[in-house]
Amino acid sequence: MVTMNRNRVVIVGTGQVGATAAFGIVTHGLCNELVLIDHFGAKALGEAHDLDDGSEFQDRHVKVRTGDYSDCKDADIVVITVGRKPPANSTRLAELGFTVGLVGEVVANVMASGFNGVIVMVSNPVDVMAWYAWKRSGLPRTQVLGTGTALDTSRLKTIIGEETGLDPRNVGGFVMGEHGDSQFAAWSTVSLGGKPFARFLADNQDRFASVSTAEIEAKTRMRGNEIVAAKGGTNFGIASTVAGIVQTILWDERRIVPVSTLLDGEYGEHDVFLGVPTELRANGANEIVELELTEEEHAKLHHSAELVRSYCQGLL
Ligand SMILES: NC(=O)C1=CN([C@@H]2O[C@H](COP(=O)(O)OP(=O)(O)OC[C@H]3O[C@@H](n4cnc5c(N)ncnc54)[C@H](O)[C@@H]3O)[C@@H](O)[C@H]2O)C=CC1
Ligand SMILES: CC(=O)C(=O)O
Repeated sequence: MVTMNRNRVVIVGTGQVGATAAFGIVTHGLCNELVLIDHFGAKALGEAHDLDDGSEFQDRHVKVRTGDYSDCKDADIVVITVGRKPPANSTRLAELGFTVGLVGEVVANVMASGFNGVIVMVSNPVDVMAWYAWKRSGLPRTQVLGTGTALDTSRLKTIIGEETGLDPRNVGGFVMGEHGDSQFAAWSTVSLGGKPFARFLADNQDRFASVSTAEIEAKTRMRGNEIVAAKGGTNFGIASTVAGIVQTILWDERRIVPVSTLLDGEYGEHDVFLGVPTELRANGANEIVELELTEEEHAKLHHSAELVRSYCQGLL
């Protein structure tokens, strides 16, 4: 049964992303116990000790320890971040060959424990991997989700903040589709201070004449690649995203987040996981919000769906 114990979160893969996500969970005091698993046991142990060593200065003590797959049995959430640091000048989809075997092995081990909580997939290509984990686990669709375009949506808001000088939290709306090159900013959904973004720019020409939606969208799409080129991977943005998703599920906050979830007729798509606004509850991904997209946006979502589906073919 899916629980609301806020008791245990397991992270599988304690590399750059997993360890930073663990830090986010610890600093926000999201659960009672955080268990770290990595096939390099010494790395997981080092991260666990290092994270726990700040206990004196945390608002709430989250006990961090290493474990094994038997710890997944009673876990509320398992976060999967196995893989490798993203190579420069590549795509997330190109990671499939490297990641799929690792994720298959991890999901099999997690399910063998008797796990019945929520899987949060982070490993790339995240939409394909979330679909694969859903198929391989046999869990209901609610209980398997990927981080989807939640990070891209946060990046879009951050970049709008940079371009306008306003707090990014004033921005509403979504990046949708694949967490990859076919993602798109659904501009018809984007607002600033409650005003449609295009209207906001038009009404404030004197201040924002140089702001271009095409440039903002391109920067959003390229942001991950730029960070990878600069520092060999991304970790803080995704870690905040993972902590936010874990929080809203564990605390049954019912926030609407563009996670990667199964489309089963929504937006006219079937049998594909994509980033779409989704209500998160204690049992995971619930209602998908079907937005009134423009025809062009619909076509972009369909393109993402076809692309992701094509990479899922033949995996099972
Ligand atoms: N969804 C998103 O928005 C994002 C996804 N990512 C993805 O996260 C993944 C991890 O990236 P990094 O942490 O930078 O890589 P990393 O190389 O630093 O860490 C990967 C970790 O996975 C572990 N691992 C590999 N196979 C394993 C297995 N079978 N069982 C247990 N542990 C295993 C490795 O020992 C290593 O500690 C990549 O696929 C990357 O593309 C990264 C950033 C954002
Ligand atoms: C690596 C990756 O997927 C990202 O930072 O968006």
